[in-house]
Amino acid sequence: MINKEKVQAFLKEIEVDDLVTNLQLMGGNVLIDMVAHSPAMHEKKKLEVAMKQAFSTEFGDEVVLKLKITSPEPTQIQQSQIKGKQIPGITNIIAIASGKGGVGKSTVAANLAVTLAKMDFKVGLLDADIYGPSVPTMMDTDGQKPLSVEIDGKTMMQPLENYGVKMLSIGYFSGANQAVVWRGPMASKALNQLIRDANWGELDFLLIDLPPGTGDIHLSIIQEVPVTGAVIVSTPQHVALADVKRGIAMFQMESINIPVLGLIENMSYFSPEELPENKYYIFGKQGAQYLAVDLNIPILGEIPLIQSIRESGDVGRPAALQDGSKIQKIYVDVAQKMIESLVERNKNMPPTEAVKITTMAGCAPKNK
Ligand SMILES: Nc1ncnc2c1ncn2[C@@H]1O[C@H](COP(=O)(O)OP(=O)(O)OP(=O)(O)O)[C@@H](O)[C@H]1O
Repeated sequence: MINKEKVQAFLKEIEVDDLVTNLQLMGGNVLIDMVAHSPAMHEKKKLEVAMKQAFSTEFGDEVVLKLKITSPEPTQIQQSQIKGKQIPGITNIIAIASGKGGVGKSTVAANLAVTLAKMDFKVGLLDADIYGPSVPTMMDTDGQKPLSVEIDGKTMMQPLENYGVKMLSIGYFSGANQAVVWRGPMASKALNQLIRDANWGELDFLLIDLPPGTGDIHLSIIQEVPVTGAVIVSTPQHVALADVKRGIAMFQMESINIPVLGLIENMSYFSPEELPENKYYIFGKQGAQYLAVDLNIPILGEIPLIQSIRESGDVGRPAALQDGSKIQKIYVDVAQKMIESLVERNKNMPPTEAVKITTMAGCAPKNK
């Protein structure tokens, strides 16, 4: 039998309890008043759809949900607009984005993270790909759960750590199995918690593996997190390039204005294991690189399509960890170019903590 406690517990489980201002039960009717995260019409609509879906999945026909969703007060909006507010200890936040799914964005993020860690930077990796979190698998932390720690009287999440990289992913939490529709409106709130309520400690770089595409979720994430710069991943293929343009335009929107540090062309050519010098341009030659020149964006490197990259991703040990390998060398070059681009970007900024990395740019990886 439905009762108020059950509904309250469910609201907590789906992490909307703090949006609820009033909850009443009348027979089978559940009356809920809520405040949306943003006054935008589509945000309210999304919240409504997600709530209805969640309630019907949980309680079936047992209840009739009567929702009233209002806009936040201006003061509440200001509190959630925290763009630019530095996160103590985190020097550079880099968003890894792609215009399109499946281009290898998560693979690039994982390899870049381990490469930077080998170069002796302090690195964090946040898997914000709510549609298909892959960091747990790619970094061999599947099934693990971040612990809670008490820091200055506040309970915080302790990121997991592997290969010298600290990481958090929605995939580590049980809510990850909730319906995808549900995750949309909650995404930026949940991710904000993963960034701000976690004990990251001192980080030179926090890489954020964004979901593929350029939707509302991206906008809310990048508006709420003080991103230093974005790195775009694309294949050389024509269809992917149109999406890349959209992705870049998103970061360059006036209200967003996040510098694009450069473009990484993934799956640039295929090289068979037994003939590593042979290059087959199966997705077209240098398509992403021409686009980067056109758009006046630095090219950070081209990464071949190699079987061992896929295999090492699947077994949770990024290929760039293979000492002395071609792929490791490529990733070191990419990391150095990204740092150069970041240094260039920081020159145009007021002196901040971010400038510190100029002293470390170009250093070689260590054998760990
Ligand atoms: N350079 C590469 N060589 C071989 N396989 C690759 C390469 N880059 C990525 N892959 C493989 O392609 C698949 C998709 O990669 P990945 O999951 O990183 O893409 P994504 O862009 O993050 O996808 P999503 O749309 O899920 O976010 C994975 O199986 C990965 O191992």
